[in-house]
Amino acid sequence: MIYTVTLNPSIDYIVEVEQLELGSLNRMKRDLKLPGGKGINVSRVLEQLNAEHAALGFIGGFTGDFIDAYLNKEGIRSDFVFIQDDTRINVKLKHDQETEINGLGPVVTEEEAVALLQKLNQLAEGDILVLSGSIPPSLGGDFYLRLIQACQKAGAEFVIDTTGEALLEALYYKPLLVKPNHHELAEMFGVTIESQDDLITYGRKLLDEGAQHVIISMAGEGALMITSEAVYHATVPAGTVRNSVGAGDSMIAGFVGTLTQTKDPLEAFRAGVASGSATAFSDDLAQRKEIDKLIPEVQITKL
Ligand SMILES: Nc1ncnc2c1ncn2[C@@H]1O[C@H](COP(=O)(O)OP(=O)(O)OP(=O)(O)O)[C@@H](O)[C@H]1O
Ligand SMILES: O=P(O)(O)OC[C@@]1(O)O[C@H](CO)[C@@H](O)[C@@H]1O
Repeated sequence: MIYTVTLNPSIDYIVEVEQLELGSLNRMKRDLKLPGGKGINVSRVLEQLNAEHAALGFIGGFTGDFIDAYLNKEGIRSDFVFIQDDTRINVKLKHDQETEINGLGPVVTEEEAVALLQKLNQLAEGDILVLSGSIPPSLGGDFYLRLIQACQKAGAEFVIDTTGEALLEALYYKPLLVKPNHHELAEMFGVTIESQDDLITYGRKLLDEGAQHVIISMAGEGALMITSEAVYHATVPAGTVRNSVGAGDSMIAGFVGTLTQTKDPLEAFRAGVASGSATAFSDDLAQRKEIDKLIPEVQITKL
């Protein structure tokens, strides 16, 4: 069973404008409201892959109700802690580029935080906890560590998709997967990455510090997977990019969902790349049909 945790969900308010003029009235060409937050995106793609999963996290207010209803409608099992404050709204502005304005997130009280930790009592050996996205400031930066410790007590594995110190600290607990993109990897080590060799060098450091699988995604430029056995490069399928929001989350869903079903990291990597690309080529997140179509187009080479 896979459990996703979204500490800071959002309604993603996707706004398309013909042109953006700062300081003027701009009218929308199209808009769309979707449930968002990285773990929730992972759950929505896991549902497409028929993986057994449930979505955990904090939701609250009218925005939280929207997310809850949307996920219910998609048949996604969820077990959120309902909080007093409102879930945030993140604005995704599409003009000639994509501009994102993400909220800080609601206040989560200690009582609400403890309620989430208690929900981890349902974890069992063999389960996977996917920890994704930002932490609302009121929770404190070490909240992921509290969740990881609860996860380890239950004998479950975890995947973590966050940045900076929180990710580096989590390595000690041997995550099943970490998936920085190439920019995040450079930022994490405070370096400039100039070549594939540099990516492999810094990716290996994440492995040496505890990660079981490291995937470095590079948007349309391909992806690398580093394991204790080998380094693999994957090409990404060609297509028209419509939306890159959630591509990284879809990649995690494809990897974890397939790994639990096949136990084969290479097949999981291939499905991860196809799922990321299927989202990049869609207005919303990847659908099963598109993922299946793209899987054979991903070429993997052992380096
Ligand atoms: N332009 C693209 N063309 C094809 N596939 C893409 C493109 N952009 C993203 N993808 C797919 O999605 C995967 C993850 O993308 P990316 O490297 O942008 O992750 P990310 O930065 O974590 O994404 P996010 O935008 O969700 O934060 C890529 O490995 C690839 O499979
Ligand atoms: O502010 P965070 O938690 O870092 O990221 C949140 C977010 O940008 O990530 C998802 C895409 O990956 C979106 O659904 C959501 O709006």
